[in-house]
Amino acid sequence: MVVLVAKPTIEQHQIPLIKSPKQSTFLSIIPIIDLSDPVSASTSMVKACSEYGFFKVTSHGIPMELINKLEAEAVKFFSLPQIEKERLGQPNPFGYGNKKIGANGDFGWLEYLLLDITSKSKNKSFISSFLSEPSATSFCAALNEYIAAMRRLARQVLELLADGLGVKQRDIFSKLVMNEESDSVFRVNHYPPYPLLQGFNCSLTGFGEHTDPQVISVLRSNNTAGLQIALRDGSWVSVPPDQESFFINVGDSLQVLTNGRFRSVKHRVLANGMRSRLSMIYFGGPAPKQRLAPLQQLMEEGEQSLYKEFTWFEYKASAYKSRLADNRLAQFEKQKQLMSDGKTLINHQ
Ligand SMILES: C=C1C[C@]23C[C@@]1(O)CC[C@H]2[C@@]12CC[C@H](O)[C@@](C)(C(=O)O1)[C@H]2[C@@H]3C(=O)O
Ligand SMILES: O=C(O)CCC(=O)C(=O)O
Ligand SMILES: [Fe+2]
Repeated sequence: MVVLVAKPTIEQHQIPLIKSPKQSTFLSIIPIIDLSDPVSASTSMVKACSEYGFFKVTSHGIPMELINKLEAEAVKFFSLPQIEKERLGQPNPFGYGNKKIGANGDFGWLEYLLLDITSKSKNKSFISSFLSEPSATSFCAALNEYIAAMRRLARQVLELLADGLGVKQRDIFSKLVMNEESDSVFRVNHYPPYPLLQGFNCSLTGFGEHTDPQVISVLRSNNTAGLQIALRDGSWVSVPPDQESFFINVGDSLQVLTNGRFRSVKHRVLANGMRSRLSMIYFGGPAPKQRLAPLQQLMEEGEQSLYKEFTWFEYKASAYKSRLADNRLAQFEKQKQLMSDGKTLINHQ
């Protein structure tokens, strides 16, 4: 007897399926940095940023209550009827998005809120467009408190990184994201369950592979697995979820500032189908006019910059024209030139 099993039809959403990770990919090689011991933290962080561009921080001092408050507000928002959320329009890039990531043809099994956090009043008016009082005020309060905590954590991590690199000026990195004009973004991702996938040994792409363009990203998720990082050899490693800790990603800008010493980590999220995943990410970016170039203090004698000079404004403009998986830094690398067919790389060295 032939049993026909209907294949889940996700082609309609244009979301790629990926083979589910084996349990062995969960073997944890993810560096864990305990912030209660700053001396050892600074050294291990530098090592983690060089090897992986990724690590987990514990003993961060951020109360669970604050985290849970924002998570509860986000859950409430995502539980609104779809029609109400769709009424908010398409993200441009900020706003509410459903499956469509960016403007260049990327899709994932998620819905999200993407917020420009340079202005509190802009956020308040956006939030008030979908929540009435007192819910809007309560959402904004939780959001502002959480973002303030993320800024402090990003600052602490960036200062420890400067210490670890032996740079006297502790705020060399942190001042870029603490600057009043710093172009930082906040994102809440909700990956709904997709139970039809059960028994197929495959996962839906939640958020396709990419690097983050900014300086640093601080990520927190609920206890559902899904996040993976790529190692230097291209293999994927699953990050065991930990709702009490934060995960730090090195972004493209920090890779440039360190002349490639720190690695902007390629990562992705698989939606495992059974449990919903909620993540909240703070992306600390520089001011638009900030020049991005390797910091002199970090250059060894005779060391050449690997990158052409550009500002964050220029980088961001080009990044937002790219597809998620593109290597956005390639066109800013020195001695490499894209041929007109866009495929071949010539190295003049
Ligand atoms: C496909 C895209 C989405 C993205 C802008 C881009 O054109 C390429 C970078 C993407 C990314 C990845 C990290 C962050 O989630 C994000 C907000 C960012 O700054 O760069 C997203 C952008 C987005 O979702 O609009
Ligand atoms: O949702 C996550 O855990 C990560 C998502 C991500 O990488 C991003 O939003 O840039
Ligand atoms: Fe990311």
